[in-house]
Amino acid sequence: MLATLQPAPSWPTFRKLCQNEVKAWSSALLARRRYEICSPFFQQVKARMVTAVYDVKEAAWNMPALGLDSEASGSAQWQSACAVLMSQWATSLEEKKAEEGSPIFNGIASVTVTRGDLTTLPKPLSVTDFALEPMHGSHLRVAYQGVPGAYSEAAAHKAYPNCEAVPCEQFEAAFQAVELWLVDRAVLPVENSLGGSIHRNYDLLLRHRLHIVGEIQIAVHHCLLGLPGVKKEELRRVMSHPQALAQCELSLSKLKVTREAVDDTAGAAQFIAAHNLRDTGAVASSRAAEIYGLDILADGIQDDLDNVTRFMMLAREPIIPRNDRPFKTSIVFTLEEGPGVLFKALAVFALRNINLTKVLRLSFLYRF
Ligand SMILES: O=C(O)C(=O)C[C@]1(C(=O)O)C=C[C@@H](O)C=C1
Repeated sequence: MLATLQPAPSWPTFRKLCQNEVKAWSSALLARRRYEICSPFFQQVKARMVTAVYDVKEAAWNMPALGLDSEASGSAQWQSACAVLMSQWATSLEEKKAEEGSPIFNGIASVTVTRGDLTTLPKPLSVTDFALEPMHGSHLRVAYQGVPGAYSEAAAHKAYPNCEAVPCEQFEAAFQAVELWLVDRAVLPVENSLGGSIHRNYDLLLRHRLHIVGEIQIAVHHCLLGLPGVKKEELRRVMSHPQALAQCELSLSKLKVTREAVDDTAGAAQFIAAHNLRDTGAVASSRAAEIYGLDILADGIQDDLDNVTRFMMLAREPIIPRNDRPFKTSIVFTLEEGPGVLFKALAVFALRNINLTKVLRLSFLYRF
C-alpha cells in the first residue's frame, strides 16, 4: 500500500532525532551489557529505528545490509550504521527530488512511503523501560581518581552503592573512561569545606562532554599513617594529596615535617608501604591503613572536625530535572570584557528571585 506522509521532517530535525535515538539506545544497550544475549531487546532497538525511518522514507531501506542484523553488534557498529543510514537517506532524497521534482518542505523533499505491516514489528521501548536501569549502583562501573582507600573511592560507593569502583590515575583519565564507555559514571571531587574549589575538575568539565547527574558529600576524617612500630615523632616527611595536606595544616605544622604532594591520599600510604619508608607518614583514611598494612599514628588530624568534600557524579547523558523536588543546576559562561558585565549577568538571576548557591570565577578560561 502506498501512503503519502507529508511533510517530512527537516533534515536537521531528522538527524537530531536519529542522534538522540542512537545515543539513547546505545547507552541502554551498554548499561545492560548484554549484547550477546539481548536478542529481543536489540530487535526492539532496530524496530524503533525502523519505525522512525519508515515514517519519513521509502521502504527500500535495507536494515540487514546496513549491518544491523547481527545480535552481537556493538554500539560502535550501531552508531556507524545509523550514520550510514542517515547519509543514505539524505542522498536518496536528493536523487528523488531531482528525478521526480518532489515538493520541498523545510528544505527537504517530502517522500512517498511504502508501508510494511508495522503491527508485526516489536513494540518500541518507552522511557519507562529505562527507569528499570539499576540506579542504586549494582552493575555500574564508576571511575574515581586515586587508588583503593582514597576518599574518592568511598564517595563512589556512597553515590552508587554496590558499584564496581574503578581507580584512575588522574582526573582526566576518569573523564575519558566515561567518554570511552569503559565505565558508566565518574565520581570526582569539586569542593572541600576547608580547601575550597578543586579547579582542575571545573576545567575538565568544560573540556569534556559529560554531564553532572548528581552530587554527594562525604565527611573526610584524616589519619596520620606510618609503618608498623614507627612513632609520629620519628617522621621527617608527610606525603598526601595537596588538598589533604592543606586540610591538616595546623596538625602538620606542630609535627615539624616536610610535606610532599602526591596524586592521592591512599597512593601516599601505598608508596610508604611499598618502599618501607620509616621516616615518612601519610595523611590518609583509616581504610588506607587497613589496605596497606600501616599503623594509625594519629586520628582526626584535620584542622576542622567538619571537613566535608563535595563530589560530583558524572555521566554521558544528562538527567531531566523533575519538578517534584529541587534540582541544582550548574551554569558556566564567559563574558565579554567590559564594565559591570558580571553584575549584569548576575542580575538575570537576581531579578527572577533565583538563589545562587555558589559563584566561582574560573580564571583558567582566560588562558584560551
Ligand atoms: O586523595 C584522595 O583520597 C581523594 O579522594 C582526593 C581528595 C581531593 O581531591 O580533595 C578527596 C577528598 C579529600 O578532600 C582529599 C583528597
